[in-house]
Amino acid sequence: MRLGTGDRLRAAAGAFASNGRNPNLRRAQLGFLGAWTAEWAFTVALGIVAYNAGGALALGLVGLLRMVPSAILAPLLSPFADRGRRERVLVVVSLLRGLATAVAAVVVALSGPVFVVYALAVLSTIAATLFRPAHSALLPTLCRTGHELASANVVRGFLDSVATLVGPLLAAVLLAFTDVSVVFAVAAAASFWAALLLSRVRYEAPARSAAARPQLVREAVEGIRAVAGDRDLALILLLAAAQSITRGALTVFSVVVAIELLAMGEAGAGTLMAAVGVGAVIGSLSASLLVGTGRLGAWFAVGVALWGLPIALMGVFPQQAAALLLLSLVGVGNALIDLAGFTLIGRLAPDAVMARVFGVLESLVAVSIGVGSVLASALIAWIGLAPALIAVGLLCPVLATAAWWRLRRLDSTVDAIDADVDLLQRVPMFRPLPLPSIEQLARGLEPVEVPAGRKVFAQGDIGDRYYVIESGQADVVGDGRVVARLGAGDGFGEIALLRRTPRTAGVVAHTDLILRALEPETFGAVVMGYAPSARAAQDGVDGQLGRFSPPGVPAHTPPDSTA
Ligand SMILES: Nc1ncnc2c1ncn2[C@@H]1O[C@@H]2COP(=O)(O)O[C@H]2[C@H]1O
Repeated sequence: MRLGTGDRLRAAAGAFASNGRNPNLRRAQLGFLGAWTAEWAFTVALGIVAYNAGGALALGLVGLLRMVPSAILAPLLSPFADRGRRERVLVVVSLLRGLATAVAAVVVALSGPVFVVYALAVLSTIAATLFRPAHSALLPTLCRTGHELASANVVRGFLDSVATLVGPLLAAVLLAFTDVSVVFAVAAAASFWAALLLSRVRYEAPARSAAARPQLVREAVEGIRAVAGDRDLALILLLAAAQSITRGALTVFSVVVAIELLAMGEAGAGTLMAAVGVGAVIGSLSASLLVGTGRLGAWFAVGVALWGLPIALMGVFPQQAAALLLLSLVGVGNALIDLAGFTLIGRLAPDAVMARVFGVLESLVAVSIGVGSVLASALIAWIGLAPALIAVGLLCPVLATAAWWRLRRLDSTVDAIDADVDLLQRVPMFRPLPLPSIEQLARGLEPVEVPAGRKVFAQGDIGDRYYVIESGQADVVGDGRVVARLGAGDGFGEIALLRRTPRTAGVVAHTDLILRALEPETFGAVVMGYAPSARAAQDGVDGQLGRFSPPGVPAHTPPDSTA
């Protein structure tokens, strides 16, 4: 379906409105804004402390000190966020960061030892490492449809860009009037605010197993296996790594290009990176126009290509205006990746390992950024600046082109799952399910065709599947009479599975039927594993048995049958 511009704008506004209306998404998103504004303000303040204590060298070392724990600990700690409730991990993380930052404020205010501030920074970074993976894995649980998840990622991408601009700006304003300790104090307050908001996220979580004894390494390996075992997920992470290598390289390029190629002076490096920031804000607003199009794989490829192509072109056209324009395109690419990448991973990774998969991504990104900056320095020394820009800049577009067809195929898979999710959502007991659970059902659907007049099953048969009607009509026949006629979007066959009785009625095709069938294990685990859908299922069964129940089947659900 093609959308007109007016429809697109309405859909884009709808993305923000729907996040605002859903109280859980609103809290989760504002929590992200608080945490990320705190992170940026903290980074600026820490940079100043380090620079004052030991110059550029200390600045670099502190950067490294913060990057290394992220790379190592993200996959190792993310299993925590796959157990139990993910928002609790976010609350603990935000409290820890708030506390570490508040103590740093006091230490700086009292002119305490600088290494204590560094230690607090490392502690805070270790906690922060868990924030994005846990948040990325929380969002799908708060959504009901793929469209809602895409909207949530658009909004989060936008808030991410806003925090990247507002955090440092806030720090700059505070520094102009007060001192570093106040910046730390404000960053601490933003972290505590995030903790407060996230502690108020309330929803019924799908059942997740919590191992009696934590086995972090083994659980972390399961996250890596989930990526390695799914070629689409692996491809997306590989492209994200390429983008991060380019991002790392850009931190070096921005300085050298500003000073040597464009003669903009040291401040020029800031101006160039600000162009990326402006592009990212504009890009994330425009990305909201894409929410309804369902071509996330294609947009992901475009986003990845846009991360590199403008950098290569900067090597060909070394002019200031061109560079600013080109770098703003990099920001647009970044917004596309935020929308498409996070949504696709959220839809491909199984819920049970979702935070760990995002943890693997976090670590890959951290390592790749490091590799990228070293690579850029080495290439500049080896082949010169312009050729280095072209070489690094071509990495992303070349990989994105190579991946194009596979990503397009992924789009048709996601489209098919969307259609199945739509069908399943017409059945009342599936309606409350969060996106990852209903997708699990959608993936288990098998097509079954029954010609008009033929039985799907007979009364008294053993129940072996649950069915949803995709098209056609069916009669429910109990003790020889038609007790109900079902049509597209209706489901049947749940009573035998949920009550463990023989089929309470027969079902006959009134017209040619196209059905989608579910195995009892998948059906039972998903529907009964989530309290609101289990309740809806029991209510539905009670209602049907109230209208017709064969002898020997109690008309009401025994109170302990959901246990
Ligand atoms: N009164 C009714 N109205 C609609 N559907 C029914 C009614 N009674 C039974 N069914 C459906 O017919 C199915 C027959 O197999 P089950 O008993 O497994 O599950 C039953 C319900 O899904």
